[in-house]
Amino acid sequence: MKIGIVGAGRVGCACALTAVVRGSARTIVIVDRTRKRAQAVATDLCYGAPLCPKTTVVDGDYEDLTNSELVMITAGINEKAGGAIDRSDPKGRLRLFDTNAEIYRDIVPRIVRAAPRAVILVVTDPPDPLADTARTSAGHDRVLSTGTFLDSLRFRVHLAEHFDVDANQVEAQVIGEHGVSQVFLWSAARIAGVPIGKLIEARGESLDGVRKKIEDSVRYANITIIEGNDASQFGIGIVAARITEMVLRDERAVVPIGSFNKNFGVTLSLPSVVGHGGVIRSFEPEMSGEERQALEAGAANLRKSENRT
Ligand SMILES: NC(=O)c1ccc[n+]([C@@H]2O[C@H](COP(=O)([O-])OP(=O)(O)OC[C@H]3O[C@@H](n4cnc5c(N)ncnc54)[C@H](O)[C@@H]3O)[C@@H](O)[C@H]2O)c1
Repeated sequence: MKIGIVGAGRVGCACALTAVVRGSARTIVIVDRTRKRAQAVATDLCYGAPLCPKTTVVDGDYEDLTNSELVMITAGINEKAGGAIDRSDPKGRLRLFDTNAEIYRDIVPRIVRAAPRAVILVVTDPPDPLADTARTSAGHDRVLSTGTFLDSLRFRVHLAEHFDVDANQVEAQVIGEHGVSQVFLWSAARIAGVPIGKLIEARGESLDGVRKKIEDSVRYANITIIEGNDASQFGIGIVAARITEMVLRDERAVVPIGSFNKNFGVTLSLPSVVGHGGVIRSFEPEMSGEERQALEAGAANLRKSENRT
């Protein structure tokens, strides 16, 4: 089981470290436009690898990605470098699209030449429109965006903190764009089968107040992290390694993740079955009228951003 990671910056390093510690793949090839950086990261990881599940980590060029089952792409500018750290900016991460799409149009064909059967996992921001760029450049549909999987975990963690329970016991999802238009499915959020709205009411709190506080924390979690530590990296590293496992092991796990959706005409996140080849099918969960409208508005916004270039 071989995977590639293109981009050995902060996110690429976090993805590689998590994949090594978890034993997500047998071989990991790290590629970066600066070979010296890829080499340093692979070397550093190699020294700790004997304490982890058996993994070989090497640096390489695109041709070394041959026979990879999945290649994740973390190359490109991040929110801080691209000026996408203003909470009041309605474009959010979409500001990075033009610059990173150009990088994708260069690197995706090189990945596909070396590893034509690999699933491509788009991590670079904004991952949803970039997944569409990757699909076009790759000429195939085995392309995933990490999408709102991370946002859904953030949502669950904040709800868990609010109610002082384990996040694994919170059933809650964010769908749509990994960006400012993301949609929180409050109507379906539950703990032990009890709707979150009822739990909030029982505590004598206002749904609107809790909702605003939690949505702001999740929607701008990246900016809060960047303000303290320059780049959001560790959460997405764990998410990307976990998605890799779902694909390599044909797990059929059901998670909110981005893939091209014909009905919406763009890549966005819906709860989806993930296994060999990427997304096997997606579900449209029940949602309130307001949530559906927000999902459609977010999809329209994504279509507009993509059609501009
Ligand atoms: N999907 C998510 O949820 C999520 C979460 C956090 C960050 N991100 C995104 O991940 C991306 C990487 O962030 P980072 O903090 O690691 O940035 P970084 O600046 O630390 O690293 C970027 C890396 O990409 C490499 N690179 C740039 N152009 C390249 C090219 N043409 N070919 C090969 N390598 C190239 C650079 O050399 C560098 O090593 C950003 O777009 C960031 O916004 C996504």
